[in-house]
Amino acid sequence: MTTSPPMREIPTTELADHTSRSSAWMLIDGKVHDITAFLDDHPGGDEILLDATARDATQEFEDVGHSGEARAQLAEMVIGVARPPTAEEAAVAAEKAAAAGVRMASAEGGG
Ligand code: HEM
Repeated sequence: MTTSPPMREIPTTELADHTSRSSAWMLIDGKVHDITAFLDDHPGGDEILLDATARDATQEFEDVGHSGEARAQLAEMVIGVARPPTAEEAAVAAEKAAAAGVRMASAEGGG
């Protein structure tokens, strides 16, 4: 019998920190995948992948009708299972988003 190490539980709020070429995570089927190294190899292009980070991309992945090979590739990129954030994690994420909003507003000369 084989044993695999328990998968890391990743709060969904962490997805927001991994939406760029330097670190891209994708949530599909309740699992979080590190797709950073795969961006350049995706037959459908990298933009479509980056656009689908930070949210549940299950439906988009299924809608394309990806092959078994695509699914096998996906399985190799799993880094953990998604879980809802704790109240504290949600509060920290909300604060960060608000701060980013303020920065954006001042960059636009508004506020
Ligand atoms: C990490 C997740 C993904 C993997 C491993 C993956 C893998 C692949 C592979 C291997 C193909 C070639 C056709 C096939 O074998 O099915 C493909 C095609 C494609 N994928 Fe993905 N894909 C992923 C996520 C996505 C997502 C989230 C979208 C859309 C939002 C997407 C859109 C497409 C499109 C539009 C094509 C067709 C490209 C063409 O034939 O012109 N893929 N993908």
